[in-house]
Amino acid sequence: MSDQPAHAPYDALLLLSFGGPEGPDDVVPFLENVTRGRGIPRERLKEVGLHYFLFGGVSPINDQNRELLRVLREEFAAAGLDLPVYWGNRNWTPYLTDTLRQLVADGHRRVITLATSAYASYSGCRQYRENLADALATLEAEGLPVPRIDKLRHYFNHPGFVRPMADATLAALAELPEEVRAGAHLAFTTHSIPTAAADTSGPVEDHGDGGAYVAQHLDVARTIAEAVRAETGTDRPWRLVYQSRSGAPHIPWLEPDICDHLETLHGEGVPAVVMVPIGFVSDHMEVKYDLDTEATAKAAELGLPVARAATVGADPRFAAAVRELVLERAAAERGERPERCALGALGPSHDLCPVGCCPARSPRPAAAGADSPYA
Ligand SMILES: CC1=C(CCC(=O)O)c2cc3nc(cc4[nH]c(cc5[nH]c(cc1n2)c(C)c5CCC(=O)O)c(CCC(=O)O)c4C)C(CCC(=O)O)=C3C
Ligand SMILES: [Fe+2]
Repeated sequence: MSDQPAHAPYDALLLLSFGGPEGPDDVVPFLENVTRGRGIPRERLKEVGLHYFLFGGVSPINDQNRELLRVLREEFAAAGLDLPVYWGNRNWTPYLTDTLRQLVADGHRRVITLATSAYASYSGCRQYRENLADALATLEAEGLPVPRIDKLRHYFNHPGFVRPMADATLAALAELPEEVRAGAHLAFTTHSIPTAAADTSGPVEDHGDGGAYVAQHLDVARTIAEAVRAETGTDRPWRLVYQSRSGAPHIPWLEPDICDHLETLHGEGVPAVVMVPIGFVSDHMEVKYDLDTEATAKAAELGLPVARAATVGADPRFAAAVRELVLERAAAERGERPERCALGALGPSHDLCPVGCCPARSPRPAAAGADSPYA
């Protein structure tokens, strides 16, 4: 036995998330944090504010993260790993910068990050890295130690992420009335983003035609559809569709929208649909409002039976996957060649986002990538 722990060189895990309001008074300041400098129409902001108010001003994302923290700590403890887990958000308390101040005060200097976003894209990856760089710049300006921060590879195709979603799809199918179940289609949904952002997502060689963002989602959708076929013996038609579009109407975003898709399927005589939110790690407001409220109301209006598959959330298989990913990356950082699990056709994603990966409209420093000023 070596005297180094299996997670060396890392001394802390950072759960990095989006953040969300915890009550009605938080909603407007939260939305201001999210949209600062993003050019989102006022009308859209009012509309999204209403989604939060409908749920008492409370985003589901915070409780989901508290639960994930709990299972991650249990998972590490059960594996005999003494790796402290911290939680910081980009847009609401506990803020990332405050968390990093605490983390360095506790003596940690080498951090591995789990972002609650599984796929490549500016919004789902580089923006998290930009916020890490901003937080590190603040610590540096305050004369505090600046920890070295890495980010886990994209885990969209890790079995610990995909298998719970495949099981959730089967469970949602079972919720449909029996007489429509056999003919049900699968609608895999993810966050729409501007087509220009999709086309430049991932490493430069993946750019064009939806980029890594669309390719990664299609790969997951195909893997789940295949798992469902293997389990049920029925080959179901499926499609990747989008939700939660924002931005100005004249800017093209990924389509079709889930609501339009439900209408199309209904028009074609499809008897039922299972909505599978593969783009969301847990029950975010996009799931609770855009799918469970809006799309479900649309389906009811059409008379189309729908069911929504559960998100991965704090599934123990996901917690185990995070442990594996941390140990995998730790081994790679020590110069070893660890085994890297991945389902589907794309293979394991890169450890380090290369230069030019998911570029911003106006370039800003980003940590935890090949272009990090804090390597
Ligand atoms: C790809 C993607 C993910 C998935 C990856 C990931 O999880 O990170 C994601 C997650 C989330 N997005 C969230 C909330 C919001 N996103 C907004 C705006 C935007 N999102 C975008 C993309 C994404 N967003 C984009 C291209 C915009 C337009 C503005 C811009 O270019 O920046 C706005 C402003 C209002 C609006 O325009 O809708 C809000 C309030 C929450 C919290 C939800 C909760 O409270 O449970 C979560 C998890
Ligand atoms: Fe968003």
